[in-house]
Amino acid sequence: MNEDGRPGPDISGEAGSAPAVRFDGVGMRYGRGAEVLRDINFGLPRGSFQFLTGPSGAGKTSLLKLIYLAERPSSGFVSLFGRDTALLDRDSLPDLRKRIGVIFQDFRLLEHLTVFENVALPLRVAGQARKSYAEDVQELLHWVGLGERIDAFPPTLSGGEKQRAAIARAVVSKPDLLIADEPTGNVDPAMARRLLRLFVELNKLGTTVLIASHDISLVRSLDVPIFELHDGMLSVSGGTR
Ligand SMILES: Nc1ncnc2c1ncn2[C@@H]1O[C@H](COP(=O)(O)OP(=O)(O)OP(=O)(O)O)[C@@H](O)[C@H]1O
Repeated sequence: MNEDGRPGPDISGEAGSAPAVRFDGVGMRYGRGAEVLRDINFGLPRGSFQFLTGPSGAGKTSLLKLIYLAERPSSGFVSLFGRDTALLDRDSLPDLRKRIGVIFQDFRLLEHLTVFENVALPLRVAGQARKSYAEDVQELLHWVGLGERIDAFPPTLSGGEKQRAAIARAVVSKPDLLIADEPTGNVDPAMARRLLRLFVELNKLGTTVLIASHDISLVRSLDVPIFELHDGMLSVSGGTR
């Protein structure tokens, strides 16, 4: 810790060895409500893979929101890639966000874009030309079982199809960090295993992965750390990888 209580030593800029995510004494509340997260401390080493579990209302989505910068802690410090998020200026936020792939519980697909266009959006926004990614996007869509739905619009998709499109969009740019909120909640067990393989493959390429899930058989299917939330408090178990 520094004199002002901020975590040291990697807060000032990108540091190669700093964890992808670090929470130091993090508390969070919505408005003036009670704390939904209390004194959370953990680090996600770069290239690591872990699950986040816990009963409904325990605070999983809230914790993920702090990582993808949709919320701010009410106490403590959240660092991403060695940078204290409270000290980030507005100009550096978009670049940081681009490094994080997020699979939202409610998908957040753009309804006026086709499945292909939704999934390709992060690449388009990054300035890539369509011909450089069209084949990869189609291959990914086939992989997640959406090969027949490439030109469909989200309102015509089933819940599971929307979820798979959201997953494809989150992984397409091979982000440094992948945050997934119940990514297999709407698919059958065989597809859940297939999607988990996709996350494992991405992790092998260097992406740090954190998956929130209620699905105990999924969570226990890999020998990786399991972060468990209960009433806003975190404990960690398992994992030798
Ligand atoms: N926008 C919000 N405003 C006020 N309270 C909220 C808000 N979002 C969540 N909460 C509260 O924060 C607590 C944690 O909710 P959170 O969604 O993080 O839990 P969760 O573990 O993700 O639950 P689930 O598994 O049901 O998705 C709950 O008591 C919830 O009611």
